[in-house]
Amino acid sequence: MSTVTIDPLHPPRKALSGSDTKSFGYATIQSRLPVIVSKIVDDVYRTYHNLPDSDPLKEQKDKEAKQIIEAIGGLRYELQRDKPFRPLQDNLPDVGEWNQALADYYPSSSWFKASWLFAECYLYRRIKEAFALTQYWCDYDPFFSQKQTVFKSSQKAVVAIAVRLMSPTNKGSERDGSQSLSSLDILVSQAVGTEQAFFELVQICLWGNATDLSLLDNPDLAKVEELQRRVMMGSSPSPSSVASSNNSSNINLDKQNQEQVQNRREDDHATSELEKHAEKILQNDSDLLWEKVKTMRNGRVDIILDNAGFELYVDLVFADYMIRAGFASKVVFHAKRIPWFVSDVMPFDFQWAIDQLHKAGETAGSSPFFDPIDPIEQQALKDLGHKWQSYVDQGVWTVTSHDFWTSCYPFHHLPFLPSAQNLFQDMKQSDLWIFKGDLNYRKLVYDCQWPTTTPFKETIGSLSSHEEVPSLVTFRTCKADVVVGLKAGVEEKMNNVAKDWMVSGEYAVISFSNRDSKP
Ligand SMILES: O=P(O)(O)OC[C@H]1O[C@](O)(CO)[C@@H](O)[C@@H]1O
Repeated sequence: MSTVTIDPLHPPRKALSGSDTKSFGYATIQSRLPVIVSKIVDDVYRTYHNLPDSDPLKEQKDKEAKQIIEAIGGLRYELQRDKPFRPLQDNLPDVGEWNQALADYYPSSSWFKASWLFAECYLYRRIKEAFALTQYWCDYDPFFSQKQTVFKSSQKAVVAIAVRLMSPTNKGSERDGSQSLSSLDILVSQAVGTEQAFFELVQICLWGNATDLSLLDNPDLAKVEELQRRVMMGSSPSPSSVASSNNSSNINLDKQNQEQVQNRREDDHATSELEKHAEKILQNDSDLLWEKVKTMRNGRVDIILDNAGFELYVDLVFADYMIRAGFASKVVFHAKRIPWFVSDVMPFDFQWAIDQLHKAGETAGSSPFFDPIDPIEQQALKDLGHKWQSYVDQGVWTVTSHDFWTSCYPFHHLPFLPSAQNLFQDMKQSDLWIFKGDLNYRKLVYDCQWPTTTPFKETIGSLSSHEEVPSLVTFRTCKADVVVGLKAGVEEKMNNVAKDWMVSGEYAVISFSNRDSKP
């Protein structure tokens, strides 16, 4: 195995950095990160003010909350005045590696001088330090309330997808007591349907990334709903594309015909929206991905997650499809060990999301989280929640977290970094790695100034050549000024279409690196 010098200071091309005042990194460090940090102060302040007087530890918690607020305020001051980085002072397991990287690569650097990637990762690790230095707030997620808000505002899309996936369109006959099959089950049982479902679910999974909090400075819930309406328009085929193949159940035919007409109308609209959406995918390797996936049987898929809430929900929809279609019999979800980039998934968020689906089904009329929904919608959410919980209980789905994902290191180093060896030894058993979102993309391509026409496989370094790295794909909506794999002329064309095409989240890439099937 070749050894690679581990040096985030010298990426293959000039690193993106806040030192370039025209860069998105500069704009992010200058104006967006201080807002994100300030909202943490607000959240902690609100939380400790709401602590009940009956809490026997209220005094200690109040004292520590003030300590956190002071530390976060100091962090914002350092950020805004480009103060030098300082070593971390907590005692988390990764503190040694972080401080070694600081000493080795950025001994006298600062927020606007270091690489954007290092500065931004260091910021979130410093946020964690402020909580880790306390006794009663050490496991507190200052972003959880925002994650909940955006997920709650996603209700329409969450429910619509559940109903379309789970609506029993083929009642088993009472006599043989067969279970009703959900439309997704029926869909994946038909080869064509599987391919059709694959391409549509890939798009749902891709666009679910558009609604992340680090981009939405103030989660404008109307904007979240609009973004998700677009995702919905790429939703999986409605029951009508399946119902027509079913024996008619005892539903009133008129009602069924009306539904089919309505679904077909929605389908046509969805298809045209889907086509419109597809044009916004500037590099689309989903065909190549399908060539790989369709050969998989009972394989293992690793999904390196991005945002909680709606994006996680559509990741689970995609993972469910991979299981039902028989392509995979195991999915490993990689979450973050600490609060990260505002809305990234932690293990708690993963189980919490599945639990909300149960609750929607268990509480008649309304659920503690979602607004009141009708019995059909409740049943669809409940069925989905039960199905997903059964995957977790059976070990078909496992969620894990490793410090590597919240380190400063780009992913080229995954096979070589000593502290990531246990992670890599496990992940190399996978048949397909799926990286979700913008930050994972930036770490895949080393967050540096590649020409946009550079082939994706060239930009991921060892991950496209290392013999033990499987095929991988990235589903990414563009939110940073590094994009690779584009055909000649696309960048120039996009510069005339929308000046902010690289960072708006409006455009996306699906980039695939195929590896020969493993021996
Ligand atoms: O949640 P995602 O898709 O990884 O997006 C996070 C991205 O948002 C930003 O914070 C701002 O674009 C980037 O720094 C980061 O890569």
